[in-house]
Amino acid sequence: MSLIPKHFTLENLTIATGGAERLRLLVEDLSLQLTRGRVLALVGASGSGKSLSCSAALGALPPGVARISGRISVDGEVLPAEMLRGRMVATIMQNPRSAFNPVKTMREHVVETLTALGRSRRDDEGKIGAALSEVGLDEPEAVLGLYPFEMSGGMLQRMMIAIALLSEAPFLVADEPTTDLDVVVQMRILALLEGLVREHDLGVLLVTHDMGVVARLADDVAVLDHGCLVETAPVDEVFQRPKHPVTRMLVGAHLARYGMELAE
Ligand SMILES: Nc1ncnc2c1ncn2[C@@H]1O[C@H](COP(=O)(O)OP(=O)(O)OP(=O)(O)O)[C@@H](O)[C@H]1O
Repeated sequence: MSLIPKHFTLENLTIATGGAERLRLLVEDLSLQLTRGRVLALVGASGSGKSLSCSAALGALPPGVARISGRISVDGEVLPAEMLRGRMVATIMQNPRSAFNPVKTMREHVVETLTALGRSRRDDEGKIGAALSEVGLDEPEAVLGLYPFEMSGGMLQRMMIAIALLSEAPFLVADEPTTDLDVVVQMRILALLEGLVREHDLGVLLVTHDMGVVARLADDVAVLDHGCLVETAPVDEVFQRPKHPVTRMLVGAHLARYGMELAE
């Protein structure tokens, strides 16, 4: 693998549940590539397999679900699951409140993450303050002493992003990162993510239901339907010439909100 990884690739990934007797394919033959500095939005109806694809990219599928084929590689080198989460791919999730342990301070969460990555807090002390400032959490020392219940949803999402930055992973999986936030905070978090992608040259897999978020952040779009990839295209093309019925439905519903129609 090159010193500065460029591409993170899922190839022919099939995820199933139910064991040999009652096998049910949940994601079928999915291939996606993340590129540093670009945002790939993964969209599709509820239950189409977006979150499972993210979990697979993080090497952490839920119990009862297994990857039955496919490979995950960085610049062509296949990586074991334990090399993915945190080291190669950081994550921010939908509900920031449920992502934090209610009886631990922010500092304890940071230390836990750094320890899991085999890093020493002493070496990283300066980086911790810098990461918090970078995500707009001023007075890092005070914030690090807070418990989750003392923070707003927006602050917790910023904290989750700061922890993702601290991991120094080149790729980021963001599963509905703004869904649980109010509209003003959503806009601020989107602006923050946009800046961080540029600043840190992150390759991002962004799961969202919101085509407004796609229009704002994504460079490319992948559309899932019942676990299958049905369309991949640059974002402009998806909005101007959506091909698959699911893509047309998603774009059409978005345009209808703004009183516009899909071109035939
Ligand atoms: N742990 C699990 N065991 C069995 N089936 C599961 C499990 N997790 C998810 N599934 C099934 O896999 C399919 C894809 O689920 P997934 O959560 O990836 O969809 P999604 O596109 O992220 O949906 P949403 O937009 O609602 O979050 C669904 O049919 C779901 O019921």
